[in-house]
Amino acid sequence: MKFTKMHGLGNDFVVVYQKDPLNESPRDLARAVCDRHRGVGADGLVFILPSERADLRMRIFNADGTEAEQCGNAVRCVAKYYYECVSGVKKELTVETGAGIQRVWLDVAGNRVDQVKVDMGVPVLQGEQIPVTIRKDRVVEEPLEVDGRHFAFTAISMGNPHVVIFVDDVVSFPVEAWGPKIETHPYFPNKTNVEFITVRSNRELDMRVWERGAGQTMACGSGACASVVASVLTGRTGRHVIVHLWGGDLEIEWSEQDDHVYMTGPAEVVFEGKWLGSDASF
Ligand SMILES: N[C@H](CCC[C@H](N)C(=O)O)C(=O)O
Repeated sequence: MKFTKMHGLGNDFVVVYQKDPLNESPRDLARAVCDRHRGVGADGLVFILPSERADLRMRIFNADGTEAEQCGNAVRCVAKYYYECVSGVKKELTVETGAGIQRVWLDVAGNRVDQVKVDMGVPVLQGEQIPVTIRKDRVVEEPLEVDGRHFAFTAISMGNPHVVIFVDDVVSFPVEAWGPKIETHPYFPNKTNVEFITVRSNRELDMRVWERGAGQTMACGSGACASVVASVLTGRTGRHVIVHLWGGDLEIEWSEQDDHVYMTGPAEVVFEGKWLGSDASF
């Protein structure tokens, strides 16, 4: 199985392009490929597949083998791959994901894609199960008790689940200690991604993330989107924010006009390879 190793701000993926739909679950393959000691090493295994509804289809499997509805950093990577290695023509693409069809705009210099802008869709405020298009001036954060410690959180779905928690200092916050406890808390039946945020200004957030099915990653695109939505809903920032992640910066805008969240950031190719593992029946 040929693959291309890519990343978005250090959130890294093994990307596989194939012309046929998947005919079996790549759960075990994802675990093997993503293993950082016995495999290639990655946060996820991503397939670029044919689509009847968009230019291409993306399926993303976390390092633990679970499939996620969407992945912002991976969408930027697959769009870059598709332009540079498949199509080479269209600088605006549509990508079918488990969270719906996402529009993507490519910033191309020469024949290389630099920055990628993605329409990440309309956020949904969880807990109350209402679309945030029903105007809410301000949202009260919900309480969550975890091993005797109390957190205040805002739950936002970007197609995949996110819990956003504001803390005084993300640099020193013990993400590895509390991330997995919140990810698997019974309050979240499908588990959840967990974003820890410190507000730097009305236009800047600092973010660390514990991802569902992957652990602490260097960046989470859908998590950055959810964090900006939570920051707006709790009156902490405006709608156009630079999110400073461990691996770099993402530009996020939650549009007043259409309620969609737009994310702009880089995507990189690192190397190409061939997976020789026994379960490489793809
Ligand atoms: N772990 C996530 C999928 C990857 C999302 C993240 N890497 C991004 O860039 O959006 C989940 O299970 O929902």
